Amino acid sequence: MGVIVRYVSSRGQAPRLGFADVLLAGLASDGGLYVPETWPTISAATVEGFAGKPYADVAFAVLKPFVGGEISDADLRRMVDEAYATFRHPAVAPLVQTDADTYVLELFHGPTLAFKDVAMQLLARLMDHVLTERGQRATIVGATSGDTGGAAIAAFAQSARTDIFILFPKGRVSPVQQRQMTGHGAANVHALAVEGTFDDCQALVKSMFNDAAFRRDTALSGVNSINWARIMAQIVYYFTAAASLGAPARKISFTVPTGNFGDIFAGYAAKRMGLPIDRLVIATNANDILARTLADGVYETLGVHPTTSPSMDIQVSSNFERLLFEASGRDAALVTRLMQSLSQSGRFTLPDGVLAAIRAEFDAGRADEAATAETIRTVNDTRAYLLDPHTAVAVYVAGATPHDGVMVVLGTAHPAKFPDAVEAASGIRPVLPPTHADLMERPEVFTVLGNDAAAIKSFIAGHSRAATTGVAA
Ligand SMILES: Cc1ncc(COP(=O)(O)O)c(C=O)c1O
Ligand SMILES: N[C@@H](CCOP(=O)(O)O)C(=O)O
Repeated sequence: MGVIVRYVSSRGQAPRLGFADVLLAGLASDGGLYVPETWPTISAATVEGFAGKPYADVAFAVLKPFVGGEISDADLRRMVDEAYATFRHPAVAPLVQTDADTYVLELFHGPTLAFKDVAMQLLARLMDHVLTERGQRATIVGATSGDTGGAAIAAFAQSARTDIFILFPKGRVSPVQQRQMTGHGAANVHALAVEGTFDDCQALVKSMFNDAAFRRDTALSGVNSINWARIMAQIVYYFTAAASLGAPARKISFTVPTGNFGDIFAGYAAKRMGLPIDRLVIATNANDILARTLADGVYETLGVHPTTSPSMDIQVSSNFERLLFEASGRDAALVTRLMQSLSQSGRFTLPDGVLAAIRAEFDAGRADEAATAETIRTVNDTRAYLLDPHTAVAVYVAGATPHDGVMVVLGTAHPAKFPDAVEAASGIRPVLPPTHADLMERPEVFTVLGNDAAAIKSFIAGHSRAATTGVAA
């Protein structure tokens, strides 16, 4: 099965682990995030050969070096094939041209109409495979600002080995997003509406991982992009998009609607693997902590503003830690200091060298609510193409960022997930695909809990079968 790939934590104090352990661990035991010890590379000739290949073929080729030594080629191939057979579009992630040099990479043809399905459909299969081989169960937790939760529930509701608990900010997700989480009805699914923001939900999840006894007793595992396997699966579409637009011969940049920095970090990873990406452009909504950080080098949380792109209403952007690790030359001590400063004072200042290394690869921009709505309206008027508000943020920022060559904007959600905002901007109410026809009529099941770590842990411990029956099944 090849050489075993090892992963290291961005804080340098957790054990090096192989792929299967990293998959189940989620967060590293020192609070850091795992990245591969060395970046595997893919040659220019191989990238060229990806053009025109089925998505699953490229996925298998890109993912194999990350799971090497632990999952057989036949098993990986089967899981990849099954995961991408759940997508409604034969190309899985098709490109649509919206301007002379701009394309939208549509990542929303999966079961829950957002890019999260691309990784989550594979992640659930990988986890079930590893848990079955080990004869174990796991308790899955996740924090969501709207899309991760629905995608995780759809992917894990078929799982015989897991119970899944999704924390979402009460009243701050769209009605379609909420129904995708609360209308499922599977016995192993628990949707928890938390009185707080997404950042509160994410902090609660991290505190569960940092409680060693709780983590052990519940066999805790995570599905947010703190889990390396999420990022890994998202690397693939940078390769498919670039190859089909003429890479490596043609200059290609990507603009990514950004919240937790997972999706754009996957682009950075693709570049580290040899994909010749020119610029990576971070697009934020009014919650613009990353745009501010690139401008002045100060990462400072200022409180969350609700917007029409709610999935990006995030201040503490988890995966930025992975970038800090890379941009600092893997200085785990520095990353640990910066993260301590963030949790103590809500801010840190980037050393000059780290800021310069980030600016060498990334640009950043912000779209406010008016610019987002105007972009939805204009693109619909000129191209008869309806953008969802998250993608619209990125289309606006892409247009405002000078670049050479082709710009690919990641289209992260179907417009019908956010019908009110899209209708207000364009006058057109987008309709859900037939697969979702009865979504808004399904009975809702969810539990409301306060922003209280002890109460949430107690709920999870009381409802998880890994916790009540022991981890071995
Ligand atoms: C529709 C949509 N777009 C963009 C984002 C931001 O992606 P990331 O958190 O990976 O930066 C999210 C949430 O993650 C999302 O759900
Ligand atoms: N926007 C996300 C927030 C969680 O991001 P993740 O990629 O770390 O899971 C969401 O929709 O839930």
